[in-house]
Amino acid sequence: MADKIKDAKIIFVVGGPGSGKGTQCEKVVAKYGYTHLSSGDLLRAEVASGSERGKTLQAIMQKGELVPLDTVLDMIKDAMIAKADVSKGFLIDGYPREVKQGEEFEKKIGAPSLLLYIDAKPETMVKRLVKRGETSGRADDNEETIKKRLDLYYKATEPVIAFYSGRGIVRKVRLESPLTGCSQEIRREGMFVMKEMS
Ligand SMILES: Nc1nc2c(ncn2[C@@H]2O[C@H](COP(=O)(O)OP(=O)(O)OP(=O)(O)O)[C@@H](O)[C@H]2O)c(=O)[nH]1
Ligand SMILES: Nc1ccn([C@@H]2O[C@H](COP(=O)(O)OP(=O)(O)O)[C@@H](O)[C@H]2O)c(=O)n1
Ligand SMILES: [Mg+2]
Repeated sequence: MADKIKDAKIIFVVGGPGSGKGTQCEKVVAKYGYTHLSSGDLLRAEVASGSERGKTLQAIMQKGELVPLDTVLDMIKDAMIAKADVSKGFLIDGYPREVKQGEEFEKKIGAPSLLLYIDAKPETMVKRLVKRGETSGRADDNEETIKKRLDLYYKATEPVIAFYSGRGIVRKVRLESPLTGCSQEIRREGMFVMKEMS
């Protein structure tokens, strides 16, 4: 089974909470036919299933902490295997959250060919998440948990970017502009992504 994804093309999508990872991934999917797997969405699906495991996960996510590495990795791997036959490649959104998660992914699945780093100012992220919280129903879109998620992002996830920068596979996308006003930078990144994905 795992053989099916041995040579899969993998792109990690990393950025702070509310930076726009999900939004950008949808655009890439629409344009290039990649499969988008959001680790947060996979976890929320487990919570929604009402399983015992889901209850444990919910408690951790509500506090803005990281769930155990093996749990997320197994979910991503299963989702990749399920889509292997119809995917040109995978956008893994919200993973790795810490360098160790990246190392384990590479041991169990494979190495990424690109890391898209969605950069946004903390005040932009907070503003978007507070607004999203009005309608998202997400237990972690409240001011207290947003702050914890941001702190953890700077402490644990930013080092991931430095780690992969050393390999020359990081591409930074800056997203302070409105969704409609596609900036020069995004267009440049888009072209790179197109090259990488063709
Ligand atoms: N103005 C503006 N809003 C955006 C942009 N990208 C995303 N948003 C909004 O910001 C919020 C967060 O976007 P998501 O794509 O859900 O961000 P994310 O990084 O996946 O967030 P998490 O799921 O919390 O990790 C949503 O309400 C989006 O509608 C953008 O480029 N400009
Ligand atoms: N690789 C991951 C991804 C998400 N999570 C958990 O899921 C929550 C939501 O993740 P997400 O990617 O949907 O949202 P953001 O925290 O990026 O806004 C995180 O705050 C973590 O509690 C995790 O523990 N490990
Ligand atoms: Mg998301």
